[in-house]
Amino acid sequence: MAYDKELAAAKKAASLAARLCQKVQKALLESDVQSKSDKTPVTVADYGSQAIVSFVLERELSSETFSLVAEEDSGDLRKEGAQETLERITKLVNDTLASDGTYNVSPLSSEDVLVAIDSGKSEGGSRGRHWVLDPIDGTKGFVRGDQYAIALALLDEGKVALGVLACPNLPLSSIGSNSQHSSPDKVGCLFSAKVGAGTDMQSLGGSPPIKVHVSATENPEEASFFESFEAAHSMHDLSSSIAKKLGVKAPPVRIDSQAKYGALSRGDGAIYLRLPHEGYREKIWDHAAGYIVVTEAGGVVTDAAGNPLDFSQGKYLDLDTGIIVTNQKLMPSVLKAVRESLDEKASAL
Ligand SMILES: Nc1ncnc2c1ncn2[C@@H]1O[C@H](COP(=O)(O)O)[C@@H](OP(=O)(O)O)[C@H]1O
Ligand SMILES: [Mg+2]
Ligand SMILES: [Mg+2]
Ligand SMILES: [Mg+2]
Repeated sequence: MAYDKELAAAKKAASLAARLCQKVQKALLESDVQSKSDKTPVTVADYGSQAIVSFVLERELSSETFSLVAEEDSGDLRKEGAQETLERITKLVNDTLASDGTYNVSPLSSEDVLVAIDSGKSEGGSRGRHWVLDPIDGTKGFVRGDQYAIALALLDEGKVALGVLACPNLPLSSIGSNSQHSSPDKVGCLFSAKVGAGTDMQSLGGSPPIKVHVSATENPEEASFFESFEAAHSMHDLSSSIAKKLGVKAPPVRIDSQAKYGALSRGDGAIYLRLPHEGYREKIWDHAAGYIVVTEAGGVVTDAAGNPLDFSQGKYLDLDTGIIVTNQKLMPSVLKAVRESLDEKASAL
């Protein structure tokens, strides 16, 4: 079947990267958090995860030409004073590869790790195949000890062909506003989707995959509503006015990362709104994997004008205002509420 080999490689890459990230999150030290020039935090785990995914994909798919569009680059790690951090990353990468045991190679050098990170410098586009990676989506959640995801997708001729979301802290059971947690749940989910083949979920520990589907609810009153934990990433006042128009009863479930797409794909909630502040440009690695995980589970993802997302334009998504994720039944009313709220906000200015 088309993309079988690629999907297997992607699942392996994301699972191994998740193993590295879990180890770092457990032992998270203050010094592990660096600041990128754009002031977003980046940890040794972001770099280590990117190196692992790049290494595994190149190994597993050595016969294919390899293009990777990824969030991080080695610029800061090549600067003076970064030697110790780079050594920590190199050790993490080597320990993780050794724990897997399938790669019979001598340990990677620091230079090998830098090269692996930098193979993510592709610009993507509408021609050929490009892997798209967010090595840790939700770095702020990761640093807080909350949700994050390793998000990996493959674009083929500008369309998302497959995607994998590893969510190490996501419970295997529902996190919707209606769900009850009496005891600490089993955590660690791996979502995977291939075009035309549906969406699977399994535990990161390796349980057999099950097919998942978005919620079938037609009634927004009973829908759980997801949004970013970080208020700076989405206008919470706007989403609460939209939720009010729709009659959504439960308070929003605020979590970090594309774990929101994963949770929605299995019906934990039925609406995810992302309405960034003006001027913010969305990147493809923040949505490509989540997009196919939700659409293959029967959901719909559009921009705030109702247009489909276009992943073929390079690193950025060119879109109107924001992103709406929901099921087919609810989309018309959600879109209407979004348009009305946006219009009201504009006329109040
Ligand atoms: N001002 C802003 N508005 C919208 N998104 C932002 C933002 N600043 C950062 N982000 C993006 O939001 C992502 C996290 O999404 P969420 O809010 O759903 O957890 C970040 O991914 P990284 O953590 O990979 O950098 C980052 O790309
Ligand atoms: Mg980032
Ligand atoms: Mg991200
Ligand atoms: Mg990231």
